[in-house]
Amino acid sequence: MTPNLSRLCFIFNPISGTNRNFDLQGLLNQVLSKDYALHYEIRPTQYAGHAEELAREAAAQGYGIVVAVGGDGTVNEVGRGLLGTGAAMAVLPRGSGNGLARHLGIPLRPEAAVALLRRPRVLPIDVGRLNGRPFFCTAGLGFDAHVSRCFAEAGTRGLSTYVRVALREYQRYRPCPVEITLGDKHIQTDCYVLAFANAAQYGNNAYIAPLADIRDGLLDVCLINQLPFTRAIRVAYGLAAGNLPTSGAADYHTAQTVHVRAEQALGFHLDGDYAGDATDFTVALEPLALPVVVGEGFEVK
Ligand SMILES: Nc1ncnc2c1ncn2[C@@H]1O[C@H](COP(=O)(O)OP(=O)(O)OP(=O)(O)O)[C@@H](O)[C@H]1O
Repeated sequence: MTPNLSRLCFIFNPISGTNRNFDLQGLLNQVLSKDYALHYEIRPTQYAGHAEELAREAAAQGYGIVVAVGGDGTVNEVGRGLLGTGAAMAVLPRGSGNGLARHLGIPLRPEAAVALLRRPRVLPIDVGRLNGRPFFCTAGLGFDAHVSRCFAEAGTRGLSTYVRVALREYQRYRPCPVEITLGDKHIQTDCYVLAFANAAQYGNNAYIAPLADIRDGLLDVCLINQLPFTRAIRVAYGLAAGNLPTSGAADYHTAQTVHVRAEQALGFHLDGDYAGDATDFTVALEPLALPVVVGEGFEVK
């Protein structure tokens, strides 16, 4: 079925973000109802993983744009469901980090994000896979995955919980020896954090790979082997300032495919959500595999 860009399906994760009184129907009526050519529908998720099923179903029903209403976890599920269908993903950002939305230049103000959908600009982006499992923004091994796991168990969400959990776990976490293969390069090192960036940031404008181009067919790989306190300060500053690559606190590589073998099982995350533990990892990119709606200011490099 040809994707019809005037048929919009909003997949709404009611637990994302902190505003429980969000009136999505009211917002859509206000911003879209005068565009008589548009047909839109809201489908709320009922459980974790449901957004993937709903997105796939919407694409099969001829919705040309499927909108992830939530944070990067919801974006990951909707994106997964749309792979190979031809339908485009849009984002109405409602998470605490909104890494992909920020990278794509989607406004964080809900009215402005919805208004983009009246005349959508659609471009394909690369899709990452870690051991076959898709990610759209970032994936990673080590401390950031460990923190994602503790965050998921913390009972509350939001940036303050994230910072509290990260500071607590920093006291305890120890790096793991790994062997990394990037093309014909072999690196034996410790891994405190090994991040695979398709987009430039984790979310919240924390730039793990500020030079990442989401359409270049390459992963930006960031390695932090050890994180003593003074380096942690430089990393935190580099993430916020967007100059981590020139700070000397992390090493950077680009690659289409990366293999990692860890001495012991390491946690990994996909788009910020803890996704399991493993000792062997293959991370690869599928170039331009998912059409997405981008913001007006998004620059094609
Ligand atoms: N109805 C639901 N009930 C429980 N969990 C859900 C439901 N719908 C989706 N989820 C899960 O909620 C998780 C969090 O969603 P999401 O990441 O979009 O929001 P967030 O955590 O507020 O945002 P951010 O990742 O930016 O902090 C997702 O991993 C998803 O699987």
